[in-house]
Amino acid sequence: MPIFAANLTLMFNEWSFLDRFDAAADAGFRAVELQFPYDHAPDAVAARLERNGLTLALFNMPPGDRTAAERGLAALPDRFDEVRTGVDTALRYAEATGCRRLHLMSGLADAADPAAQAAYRRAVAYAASALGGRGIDLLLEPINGRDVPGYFLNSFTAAERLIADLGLSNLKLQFDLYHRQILHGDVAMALRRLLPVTGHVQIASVPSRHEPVGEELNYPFLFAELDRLGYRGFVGCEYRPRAGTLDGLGWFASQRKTE
Ligand SMILES: O=C(O)[C@@H](O)C(=O)CO
Ligand SMILES: [Mg+2]
Repeated sequence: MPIFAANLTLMFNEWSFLDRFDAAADAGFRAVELQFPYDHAPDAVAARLERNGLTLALFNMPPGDRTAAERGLAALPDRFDEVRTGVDTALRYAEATGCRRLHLMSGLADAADPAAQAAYRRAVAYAASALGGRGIDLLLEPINGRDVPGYFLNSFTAAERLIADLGLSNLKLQFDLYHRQILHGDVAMALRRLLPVTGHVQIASVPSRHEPVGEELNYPFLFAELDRLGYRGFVGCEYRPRAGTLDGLGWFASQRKTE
């Protein structure tokens, strides 16, 4: 059975952010993931992880101006200095929490624009190099254009091609099955082909982005496929609970029975 990581940005919103760590541990999770920890000090996040015996599987590097709804800077040619400071900030949190996977978001740019492509390649190479020396993986996540219109990295093929082209051992794919299904479909075959370059997996139902139950994807089959493929990483539960978080954990309880 995969190691499920509760996404504390989307789940457990009935609790304050720091209390979500306790609530997730009480619900049986051994790992968590975050989108952005930056509203809290690194030591405060680390203390909740330690208190609850939780592993922090992943979080995103600073995405730019969140009040302006920026979704990353890597593909923005005039924002490289902020990419650099973002890497430094993220590394402080990674060192405090022991997190070994960081996601660099591309931002909104034309995927066909050569200047954006060059900026993205430069930022990815820089960030991967900065993380590599500390044993941390850099993850690239293709995101669908329905959720984030205009997002630069909107193709698994583009991500796969850059990862192969740069050939950096700590540069890996963040395989979000929700985005995969919306962007390309063919989820199981893509898992079989891309798992060797995958550093993290995320799940949600499609199209609702609720619990991984019903709708377009057969998650019991896909969890068994991850086991068959020998995937030993984390599976981030990046979904919005349909009702209460705890009420929606029946799928998690049934998976734990297979442990
Ligand atoms: O799928 C998503 O939206 C997240 O994994 C993310 O990092 C961008 O918010
Ligand atoms: Mg995701």
